[in-house]
Amino acid sequence: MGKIRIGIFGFGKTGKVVANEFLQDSLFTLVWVVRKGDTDHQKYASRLLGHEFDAGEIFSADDIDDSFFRERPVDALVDFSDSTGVYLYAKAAQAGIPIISAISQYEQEELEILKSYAEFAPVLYSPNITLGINVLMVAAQILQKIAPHADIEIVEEHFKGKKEVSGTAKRIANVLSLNVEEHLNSIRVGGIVGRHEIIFGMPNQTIRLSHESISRAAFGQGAIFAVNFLIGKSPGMYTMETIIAEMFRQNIPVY
Ligand SMILES: NC(=O)C1=CN([C@@H]2O[C@H](COP(=O)(O)OP(=O)(O)OC[C@H]3O[C@@H](n4cnc5c(N)ncnc54)[C@H](OP(=O)(O)O)[C@@H]3O)[C@@H](O)[C@H]2O)C=CC1
Ligand SMILES: O=C(O)C1=N[C@H](C(=O)O)C[C@H](O)C1
Repeated sequence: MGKIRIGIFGFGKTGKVVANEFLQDSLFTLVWVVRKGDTDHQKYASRLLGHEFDAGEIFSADDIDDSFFRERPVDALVDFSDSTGVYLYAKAAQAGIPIISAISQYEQEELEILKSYAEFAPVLYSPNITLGINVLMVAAQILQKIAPHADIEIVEEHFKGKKEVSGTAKRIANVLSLNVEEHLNSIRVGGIVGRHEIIFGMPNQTIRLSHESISRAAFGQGAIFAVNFLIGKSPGMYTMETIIAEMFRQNIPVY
């Protein structure tokens, strides 16, 4: 079998590290990368990341036209751009190409567009694609059943420049049926890549579940897991936490 061909949207702080994870994995070939502007236009992501081969030709959002995806076929598209990236790959989705969106925050209209692609292609949307955080979400749901009366607070910590509230923390609140306004605490300091903690407070004891992404490579490894899962699946919406929960139910190790 040939290598799995990948296209990536976004070549910023995270997209670059994610691209590098795909470049280092012999099962994949990085075909192209799309970014918003024309920085490094038609250079190779591989060369920019220090490899001595050509892979991942860089395009700008302006290069996306009706024929882009037909002329540069991929087996999966991975989005680490921003929420507006979703408007650019309708043609890819309509052709049935699996879509992995890692965008942490969508407006409702953008989310509806992403969901509409699920009619044609398998679409996985995960505001935190690390394996660890999705394991933590399963553990938190089990813990909530064990201690239904515990006070629960979610703490999310990220680098100073991150403007929006963590999409992961919102997703955690959602799976635990907690009100986001009341139970979510955000900290922005220095260069923290991403840390999430769920605190279960009881009268005489506290249980804390925490996960920290030490390197953005964790997002690349999660994206690789997601691509491997999604290829060959039927059209529809998928999430990392339901995949991991199902593996847990079937006693399949995640790592
Ligand atoms: N789900 C997860 O696990 C994770 C999600 N994220 C999310 O990924 C996204 C990117 O994060 P980060 O790398 O830190 O952000 P950056 O701002 O560092 O990079 C954003 C990249 O996206 C490109 N871009 C922006 N708009 C578009 C567009 N419309 N079409 C194509 N490319 C576009 C930019 O292009 P240019 O280079 O030309 O400016 C840039 O390369 C955020 O939503 C972030 O929250 C991040 C980490 C983990
Ligand atoms: O913007 C980021 O970088 C991250 N965003 C995510 C979020 O908003 O939850 C996930 C991750 O921790 C990194």
